[in-house]
Amino acid sequence: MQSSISLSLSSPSTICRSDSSAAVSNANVNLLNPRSLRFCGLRREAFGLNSSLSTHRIQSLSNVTRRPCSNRIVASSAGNGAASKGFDYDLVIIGAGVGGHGAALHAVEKGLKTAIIEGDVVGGTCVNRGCVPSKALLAVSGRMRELQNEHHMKSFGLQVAAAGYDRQGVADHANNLASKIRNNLTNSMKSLGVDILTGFGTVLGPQKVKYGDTVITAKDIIIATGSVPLVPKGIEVDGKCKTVITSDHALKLEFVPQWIAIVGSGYIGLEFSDVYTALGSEVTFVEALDQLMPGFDPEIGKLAQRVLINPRKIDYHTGVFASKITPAKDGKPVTIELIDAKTKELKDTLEVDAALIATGRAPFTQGLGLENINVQTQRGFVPVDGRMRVIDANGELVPHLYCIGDANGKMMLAHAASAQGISVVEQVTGKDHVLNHLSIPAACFTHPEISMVGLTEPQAREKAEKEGFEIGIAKTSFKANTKALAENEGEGLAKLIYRPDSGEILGVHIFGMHAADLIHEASNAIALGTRIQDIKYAVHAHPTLSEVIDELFKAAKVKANTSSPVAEPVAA
Ligand SMILES: Cc1cc2nc3c(=O)[nH]c(=O)nc-3n(C[C@H](O)[C@H](O)[C@H](O)COP(=O)(O)OP(=O)(O)OC[C@H]3O[C@@H](n4cnc5c(N)ncnc54)[C@H](O)[C@@H]3O)c2cc1C
Ligand SMILES: NC(=O)c1ccc[n+]([C@@H]2O[C@H](COP(=O)([O-])OP(=O)(O)OC[C@H]3O[C@@H](n4cnc5c(N)ncnc54)[C@H](O)[C@@H]3O)[C@@H](O)[C@H]2O)c1
Repeated sequence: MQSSISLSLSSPSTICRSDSSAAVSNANVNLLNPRSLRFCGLRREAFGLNSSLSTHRIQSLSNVTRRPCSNRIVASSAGNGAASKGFDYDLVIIGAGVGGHGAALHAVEKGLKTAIIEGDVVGGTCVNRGCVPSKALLAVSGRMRELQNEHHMKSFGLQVAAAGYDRQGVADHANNLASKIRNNLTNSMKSLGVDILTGFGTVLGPQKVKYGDTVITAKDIIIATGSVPLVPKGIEVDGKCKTVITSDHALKLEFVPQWIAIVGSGYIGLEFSDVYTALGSEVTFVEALDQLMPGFDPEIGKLAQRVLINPRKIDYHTGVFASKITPAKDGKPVTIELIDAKTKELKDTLEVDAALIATGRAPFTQGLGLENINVQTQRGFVPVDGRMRVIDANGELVPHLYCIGDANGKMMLAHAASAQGISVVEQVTGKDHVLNHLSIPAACFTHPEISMVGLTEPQAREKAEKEGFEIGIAKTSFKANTKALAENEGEGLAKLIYRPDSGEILGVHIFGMHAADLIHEASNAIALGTRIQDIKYAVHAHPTLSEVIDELFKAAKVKANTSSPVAEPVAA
């Protein structure tokens, strides 16, 4: 039996995908979705894609369909038990991204007969066009940055000759990692007996799904169809010509522009600015809000700007929208019209070599058949309650239907998608479970990293005012940490926002070396309801970066009675 491992990067489906993205240059969000062309059966009409495809391209896409692609169970060798009476499966998941994968694995562990439907390649955005390849590029940029920093090297007594890089070698590293992780994901599902069904999934009615021409029934259904890059109106993407691109194109690192404008200074913009500047590009940020990195805690954002933006070859325009972007053509550069975010007056026109559009993500929910169950999306997102149960147009819960991950828009992070999937499986197997989204950490993998969990200071102040409590703030610097100083990485700050009356942790924000790894002590504490007066007695190894967090908890001034958290040692 052929497995979906065969859908490797060199498979025709991938060729189809990159071709298609070039074919939709005048598109809005719906039309921009290159996936619609990648799905077996070429259901592009379902997404309004038609005339922009050249005959040649349609022919080459048609070739792709020679690969049998629907009504086919790709990986069912192990089998995962019998389904509930009257159903083909206990659980069917539409979309094999990280959300679907997390749900599938947990479902099998719970003894559910499970199938997952995937219309493209296993792994979805995170593995193929997101977290995984971007972190591979960032691993390279981190090393380049270090090797290029003569002062840093000298401070260790090291001498290094001029650092350089081979663009294709860097691109291959990202590609190979995505391939490897995709195979791991596929194998993990196969070995547990999850049926991987290849085709485009549509909800036909309650407990009924279609993929390709096959209809299957399931006791419960999870929608996990993810998201695609959101390209605002007026911006023309020419991915193939490589001058106006999204992260989908940028991750392939087919070129390194001398000067690139990055529209949007959120996660994607910031991470790519780290990559591009390390590889020699100059970057201009265009940000609609009044400050860069508007999503972060303002104090952390300020420090991040001092370290990640100001000393690098980066300039920026804030408070402006990129209202029109025209790709480079006939020797003319990419032009970007900037309008004032408030007055909408034209403020400036930039001319650059390339532009990366990093203005957010749009849910991918077209063609799902939601109208068959009276569900209306909200800006494309599937409405759900706190338990990821889908809500219909009348505000009623749709029985046995859930939506997780980017498609519901609650928190567009890989681990959040997976955690939501696990939470749903807990519910369908009889255990009520509500995921606390305020305990889910997030990280931006720049050098150094930024991480956070819970509320920012302004959010905490707003909540405190509404609910009538005080907040406390504690901070520790990486400058006093032995391990950070040994690494010559003293630039960093950890900040704790808490309730002095109860010792509750409201938020933790870290900027500094390995911040992404350090955040978990705080996120686990929030998830488990651990109070500062308890966690501050936990012992940390010396010398480690974790001591920054230890100091942070110790610096908090909790009024609540200090409990004695450590159990009496048990005699050996
Ligand atoms: C550049 C970039 C970097 C990122 N880095 C990080 C990071 O470091 N950490 C992090 O936590 N998050 C990161 N993210 C976000 C993360 O990738 C997403 O939050 C995550 O992939 C969402 O998972 P999902 O399962 O909801 O959807 P997806 O991963 O998008 O998967 C959805 C799957 O469903 C399939 N599908 C869609 N419709 C159908 C249908 N009708 N029938 C069958 N199959 C269908 C798709 O082909 C796809 O495989 C990054 C995103 C980007 C773009
Ligand atoms: N490390 C990570 O966890 C990671 C990395 C990358 C992406 N992601 C996820 O992917 C999602 C998308 O990331 P993103 O960076 O594209 O979105 P984002 O929402 O983080 O940032 C988008 C930025 O673009 C700005 N903007 C929007 N339209 C604009 C316009 N026309 N002109 C100028 N500025 C404009 C917004 O003000 C905002 O600051 C995020 O939700 C994030 O969770 C996560």
